[in-house]
Amino acid sequence: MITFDGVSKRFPDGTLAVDNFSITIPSRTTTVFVGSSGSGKTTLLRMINRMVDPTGGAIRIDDEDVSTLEPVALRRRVGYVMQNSGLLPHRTVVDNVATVPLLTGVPKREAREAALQLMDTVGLDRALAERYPSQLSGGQQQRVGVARGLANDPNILLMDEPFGAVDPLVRSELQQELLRIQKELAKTIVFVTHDIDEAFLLGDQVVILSTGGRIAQVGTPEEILAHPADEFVDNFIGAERGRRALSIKNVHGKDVVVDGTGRLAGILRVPSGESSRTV
Ligand SMILES: Nc1ncnc2c1ncn2[C@@H]1O[C@H](COP(=O)(O)OP(=O)(O)OP(=O)(O)O)[C@@H](O)[C@H]1O
Repeated sequence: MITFDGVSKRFPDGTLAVDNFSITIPSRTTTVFVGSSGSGKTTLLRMINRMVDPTGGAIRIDDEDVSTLEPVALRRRVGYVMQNSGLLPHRTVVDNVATVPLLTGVPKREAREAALQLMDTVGLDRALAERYPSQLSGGQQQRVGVARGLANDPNILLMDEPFGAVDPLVRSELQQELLRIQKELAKTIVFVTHDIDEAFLLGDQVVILSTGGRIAQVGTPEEILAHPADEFVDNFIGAERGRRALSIKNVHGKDVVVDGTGRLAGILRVPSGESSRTV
């Protein structure tokens, strides 16, 4: 469990990036911070592993105040995946994945074998192990980034817009892959995005942020969609409303579900034993 307790961050130039932020992030689930540019998402994420230190309040990991932990040791314990994969260009894929275990003293052979297994986990062909990052596609690079984030088997995985720079098709593949991995590994994931669709797809808990890291609403995707807290949230999720609004259309005697643009979204199944359907 990660708790933010009245956390603030004022940068030396006076910018108040985060103002009195409090939240509990439950273990073994995915929490997504979503908000527009400059709402403080990255700052919040980086305060968890002390890449940034707060100027007020406290962050605790399982009741341990992170300010009492040594930053380098903490960062080796917490996986971090960033937008542009952050891979070392002069190291091969397998060496990139094995970087942190090697730094923490895992013998080379063992670290490389574990890295190859992690390549399997994230759906990367082992044949790519000896390539350099520049010889991979953007989607493959991001998979390497995820494998590297998982390399020390951390309980916590921080992900900062990890799929922001790839095309929509690959992005969708990576999202599905993350859902699969999370089902298997059940890490405490804190994921940052500005894309509300991505937030609703991946988040067990979604935190909608406005400027200064202010919480506009926190809840499950269902709670937020069903009961937007205010006009700000309504607008934030509303851009997609037309597409989200599903309706039933009868096609050749069969009920199908279409979205707000009229595109087929699925088939309506009436549970057996029910004579009428509720819409
Ligand atoms: N090192 C810094 N010094 C001064 N101000 C900063 C620094 N880092 C971030 N900020 C400011 O803090 C605010 C929050 O930035 P942050 O990067 O956390 O937002 P974000 O929601 O992640 O934005 P984006 O989606 O654009 O990455 C912004 O106004 C930003 O300009």
